[in-house]
Amino acid sequence: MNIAVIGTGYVGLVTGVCLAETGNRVTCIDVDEQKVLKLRDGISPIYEPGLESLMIENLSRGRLHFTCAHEEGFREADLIFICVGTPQRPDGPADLSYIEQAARDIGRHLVKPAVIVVKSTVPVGTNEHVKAVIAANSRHSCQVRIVSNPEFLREGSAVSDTFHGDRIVIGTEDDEAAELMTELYRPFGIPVYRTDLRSAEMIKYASNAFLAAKISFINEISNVCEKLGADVESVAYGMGLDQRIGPQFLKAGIGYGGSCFPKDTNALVQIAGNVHYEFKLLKSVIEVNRDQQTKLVHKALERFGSLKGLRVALLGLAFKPHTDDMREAPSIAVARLLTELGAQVVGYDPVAATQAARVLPPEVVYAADPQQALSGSDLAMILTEWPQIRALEPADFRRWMNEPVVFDGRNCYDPQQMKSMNMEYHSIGRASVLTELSVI
Ligand SMILES: NC(=O)c1ccc[n+]([C@@H]2O[C@H](COP(=O)([O-])OP(=O)(O)OC[C@H]3O[C@@H](n4cnc5c(N)ncnc54)[C@H](O)[C@@H]3O)[C@@H](O)[C@H]2O)c1
Ligand SMILES: O=c1ccn([C@@H]2O[C@H](COP(=O)(O)OP(=O)(O)O[C@H]3O[C@H](CO)[C@@H](O)[C@H](O)[C@H]3O)[C@@H](O)[C@H]2O)c(=O)[nH]1
Repeated sequence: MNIAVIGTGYVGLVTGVCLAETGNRVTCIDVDEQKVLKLRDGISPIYEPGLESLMIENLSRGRLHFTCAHEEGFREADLIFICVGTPQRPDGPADLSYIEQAARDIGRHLVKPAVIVVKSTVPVGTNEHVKAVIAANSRHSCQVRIVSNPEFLREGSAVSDTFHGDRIVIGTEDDEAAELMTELYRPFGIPVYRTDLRSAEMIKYASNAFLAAKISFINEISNVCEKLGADVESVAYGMGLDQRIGPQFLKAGIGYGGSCFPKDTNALVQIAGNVHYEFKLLKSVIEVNRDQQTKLVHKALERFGSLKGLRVALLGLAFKPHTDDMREAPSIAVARLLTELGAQVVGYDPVAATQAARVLPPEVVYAADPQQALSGSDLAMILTEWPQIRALEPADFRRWMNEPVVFDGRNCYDPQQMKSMNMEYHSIGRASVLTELSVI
């Protein structure tokens, strides 16, 4: 099939590349000229395992093209994917200005009938609005069918998630469009679930809100565990054995960040509020997460009394491993608070340091490796569980730091092992006296 993809961010680029890989002819369109030039040269503007090599392969096969010209992308397109951003507006709801613009672009430049597929995460009712905006701006009155096809990929494993996802959701009232989508996704071998437009839009928000709720729930449990001497890792494991609960998204830590959970939970509170429904549970999920992000700083304050003049090593800055995305990373709140409290902050991240320097306070300095970050530090905070950080031996902290005081926001170490090595180790909700986790 001939496909156009509007937006070459995490979702657009991964979608475009993967659809080219399954044999389609794909043209990716972006308004950012610099990005398009890089992409044409086979350089991925984002760090995403496996993406760049797949992109280069499909560029050289001639199945993948990049352009800034919408009309060029739409000329032959059977399907047009909208993958532009829907960031959070300062007052909470999703900013739909990029969606509106993409719809106007389609209206102005479409010269043949096409199926419009909205992959961006959008509030319920937006797909219908997109169709109306296209029609209002249409120069050639082409027939347009509309499909909501929410995206469920995770950053850091986006390519693998696209090929091995749990489900593909298609929301449309149009049978022909549904058939075309089913055909397009057949090579992926992933179950396709068809529903109506509005339900598909809601599935995306409900899924992200539910996963965020699981995280805030286990973080609340970890806070109670700390007070009672129970071990949250053991509790999460025991809970996860119940198939109705499942083991995933029960990892206690310093809360969720990223480009999706924070904005989508806020947007859903707003979407419900617009129809006069107060989503109390979700409001609490958001509040718990906000408090959890700076939990390590409060633990350190309790331990040291004051952090003024202390050198703090932040290990891991991206919101999760295997990405350089800094959007809503907990490291932002942590670094801001530490700087306000007069600490000297030194950050290390295997790939996100350049992005981090754009959003962290200007006082933060950056280390090339964990040793440089830890050398001469008074305390360390583990914020992202990168393999390079997990690989540090307890003895490394002892060797390089002034005093080995470690605040672990991702529970990377065994508290007993740390204790046996005379390390001062503060975890999230782990008990200091533990029996090994095991199913007997
Ligand atoms: N990032 C993720 O992991 C993820 C996963 C699932 C769903 N989503 C959703 O997918 C959507 C896109 O997210 P993202 O992270 O890929 O966004 P992004 O901000 O990384 O990329 C958006 C791209 O669209 C381009 N763009 C904007 N308006 C345009 C226009 N009119 N024509 C052409 N290009 C245009 C921008 O220049 C940018 O390159 C959002 O709604 C998001 O919530 C994101
Ligand atoms: O048990 C867990 C799992 C995750 N996290 C944190 O939650 C955040 C989000 O992680 P993850 O979901 O793996 O990454 P995202 O790339 O943000 O993916 C989410 O957001 C995407 C955008 O909507 C969706 O497509 C995905 O399905 C959804 O998992 C990160 O800060 C993680 O550290 C935890 O604290 N504990």
